[in-house]
Amino acid sequence: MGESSICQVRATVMLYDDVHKRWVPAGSEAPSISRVHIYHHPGANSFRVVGRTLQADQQVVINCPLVKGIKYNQATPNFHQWRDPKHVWGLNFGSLEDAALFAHSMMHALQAL
Ligand SMILES: CC(=O)N[C@@H](Cc1ccccc1Cl)C(=O)N1CCC[C@]12C=C[C@@H]1CC[C@@H](C(=O)N3CC[C@@H]4C=C[C@H]5CC[C@H](C(=O)O)N5C(=O)[C@H]43)N1C2=O
Repeated sequence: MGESSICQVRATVMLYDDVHKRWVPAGSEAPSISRVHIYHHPGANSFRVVGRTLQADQQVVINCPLVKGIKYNQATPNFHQWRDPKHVWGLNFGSLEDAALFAHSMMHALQAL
């Protein structure tokens, strides 16, 4: 039994550049919409956020394990963010519905950990 997707949304994945104090698109230079999943591994009861660009190259732009205690901040209705040990991640959702769906699944995952 591997991992299964508990949600998939469209979002531009951003990273905060602490040096220049600005958000930059994760992966390539140009901001691009990605398909972002939350995957659940039932055996390990682990979750991770994985995003790939929609273009042909399917570049992985985020692969972030979720750990207990992460604070998920819904900064605006369609820009949510969280910290991991090395990065501050931001998701600029393609729609408010996607934002709400992702937040719901994220909160479920964080409660299940
Ligand atoms: C204490 C802390 O880390 N606080 C974090 C937010 C947060 C709170 C709680 C849990 C996790 C997180 Cl990441 C925080 O405030 N951060 C993380 C790095 C950048 C930022 C620190 C300062 C700035 C002030 C404005 C805000 C921010 O960056 N925002 C607010 C929402 C807005 C939405 C979209 C992005 C995209 C482009 C635009 C911009 O940067 O011009 N922008 C922003 O300006 C975003 N900021 C932040 O989100």
